[in-house]
Amino acid sequence: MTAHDRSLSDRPLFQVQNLSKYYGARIGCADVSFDLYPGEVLGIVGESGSGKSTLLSCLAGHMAPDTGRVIFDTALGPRDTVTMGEAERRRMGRTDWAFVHQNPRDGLRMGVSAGGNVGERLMAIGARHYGDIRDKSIDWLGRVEIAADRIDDRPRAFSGGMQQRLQIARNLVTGPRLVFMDEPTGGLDVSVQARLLDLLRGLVREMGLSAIIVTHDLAVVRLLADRLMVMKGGHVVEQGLTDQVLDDPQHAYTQLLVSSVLQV
Ligand SMILES: Nc1ncnc2c1ncn2[C@@H]1O[C@H](COP(=O)(O)OP(=O)(O)OP(=O)(O)O)[C@@H](O)[C@H]1O
Repeated sequence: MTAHDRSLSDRPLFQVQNLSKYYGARIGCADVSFDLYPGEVLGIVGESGSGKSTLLSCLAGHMAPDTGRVIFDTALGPRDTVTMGEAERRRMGRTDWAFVHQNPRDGLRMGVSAGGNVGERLMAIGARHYGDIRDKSIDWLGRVEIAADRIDDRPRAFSGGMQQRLQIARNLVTGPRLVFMDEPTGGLDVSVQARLLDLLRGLVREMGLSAIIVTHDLAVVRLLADRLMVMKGGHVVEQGLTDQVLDDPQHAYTQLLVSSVLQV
């Protein structure tokens, strides 16, 4: 679904209002506002130091913003995740939300088997039947193109691309409603990136996932994001539908970003 075919009855899954985070006098990100609707993918792009990681950390509840509201449409209705209790936020992090790190080592348990990495997420939300957990883990390994006979291998025996695919399986197996991704294809070879992007695009569409993806790679947002937010110096300088922003950038910085990529 895109912003175009959203029905009027839909309400935002995620609302961010006037969010700011400072490190002393230095701006991390300032006055960021946007709505994300069910099934929408938002890309956040900008040069190094523009505030993308700070913003993502505040959105995902890893860091407390100084000001602003981050409202998620929970099963009990919209709740401000900034002011909710730590226990409730953690529970949401295991159920409704998922976070895919740039470095798979930050999102996987390296000493636990591939099957264990996926299965323990199911156990964390109450699954108890060993056969079901194993079957579902094998199914998810297959969906991220990891052969079933690798189920007992530890992630350190996997290539970087396989580790990243395993991290994606671990995060999606519980059927989250919102996935945060921090440079999901960063640090991988170009050919591996392309394959991972294809896989991600398939999963996002098939599951109707809502996602917020931080990247400095415009190819990633072109392929995955319905909407795009461009950051510079901690501020959002432009946002809109991805194709519109990339094909007809209005802000001088976005024009530079797009033209510098085209020249490569
Ligand atoms: N822990 C910190 N302490 C002080 N300043 C910080 C800290 N983390 C980030 N900053 C500053 O906040 C601003 C935004 O940084 P941030 O890491 O969010 O940008 P980014 O767009 O994610 O960059 P990159 O693409 O390099 O990860 C920068 O000026 C940075 O120096």
